[in-house]
Amino acid sequence: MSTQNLHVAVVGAGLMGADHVQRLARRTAGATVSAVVDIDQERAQAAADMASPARTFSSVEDLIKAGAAEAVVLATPGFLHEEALLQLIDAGIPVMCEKPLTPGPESSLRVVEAEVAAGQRLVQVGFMRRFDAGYRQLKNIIDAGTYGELLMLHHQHRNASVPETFTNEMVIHDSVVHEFDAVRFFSGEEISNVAVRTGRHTSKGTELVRDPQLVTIQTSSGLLATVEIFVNAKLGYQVLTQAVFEEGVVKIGESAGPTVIAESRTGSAIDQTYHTRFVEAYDEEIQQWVNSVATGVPVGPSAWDGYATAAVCGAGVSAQQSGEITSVDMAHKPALYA
Ligand SMILES: NC(=O)c1ccc[n+]([C@@H]2O[C@H](COP(=O)([O-])OP(=O)(O)OC[C@H]3O[C@@H](n4cnc5c(N)ncnc54)[C@H](O)[C@@H]3O)[C@@H](O)[C@H]2O)c1
Ligand SMILES: O[C@H]1[C@H](O)[C@@H](O)[C@H](O)[C@@H](O)[C@H]1O
Repeated sequence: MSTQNLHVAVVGAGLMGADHVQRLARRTAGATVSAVVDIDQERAQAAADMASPARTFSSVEDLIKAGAAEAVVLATPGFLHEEALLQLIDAGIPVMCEKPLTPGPESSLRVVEAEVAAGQRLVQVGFMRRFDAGYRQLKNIIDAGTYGELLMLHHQHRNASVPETFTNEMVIHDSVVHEFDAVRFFSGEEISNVAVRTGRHTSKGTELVRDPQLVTIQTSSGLLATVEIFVNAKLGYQVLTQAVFEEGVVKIGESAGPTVIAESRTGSAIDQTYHTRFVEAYDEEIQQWVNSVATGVPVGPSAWDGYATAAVCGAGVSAQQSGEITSVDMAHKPALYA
């Protein structure tokens, strides 16, 4: 494998995939987009044109047969990830898989088992918040014990809107999956139980979602975290975290650019999408992944992290339906992820 110019194929050229094509082509050192795969060939071609002279394919199988990629960024919808991941692991090709690893614990465990059978870590999961500067600063403060022990985490996760096809289950495995990973990242612990409550809801939302929802999470040592998830919040895109310590409170995510005092107002802009809110985090995620493929030393969230969050999502969807505090069933962690 060339260490200077990794040939990367992007599979799925939709919103996120097209973004990754541009990122790899224009802002990532040591990588070239060698191919774009999409069942929609026009989309594949449009994305490939941004990275000319990338080839196009309509399936992962054809991509592998043509030997057209040394590594893959997988950005198809989550329910399609398992099949592609199993093919790529079988071919020994490293993958940066957009979250979720898969939408359910059973399918995610099959991916983990395939990687364990292959005997090497090939999959990184796209939990880009781990690469966000604010997340990293808070993690350092927690680990250093600067303000004493971490007692509680409060998250607010607001999307301007979601498509009409977005379901209540997707609120958990597409959106809150980020906070499940964040709580594991900040605490260094697995999540033991989860509960979901709904109350007064917006009349401005989409048909299939009861919005907003309040998710409570508890880790193995008892740390509690709350998540307000509001996917049709209209105001824009906000991801905020407040960490409560024995001797202080730390907030991250609140500033989006300069504070302007003018025209009888003071304030700052609100990001409208994750594309801008997390642009530096995505850039860092992809750059570190490319570097790690070259060195052979994985650095980002693993398939185990993808599985562990999927297990919490499974409990979260049950909790959404039952209204009960629901325990998380988790498989034994293989030594590959020690
Ligand atoms: N990390 C983040 O913040 C973030 C943000 C948005 C989306 N995502 C994730 O990225 C992934 C893609 O989301 P999106 O919003 O870009 O979706 P999208 O629907 O915009 O794009 C998906 C693309 O996959 C293509 N596709 C469908 N079936 C295919 C197949 N069998 N083979 C090849 N291509 C196929 C579609 O034609 C489409 O172009 C999802 O897993 C999603 O959860 C992550
Ligand atoms: O797929 C998106 C993406 O993961 C965003 O980061 C998250 O904020 C959205 O809620 C989700 O729908």
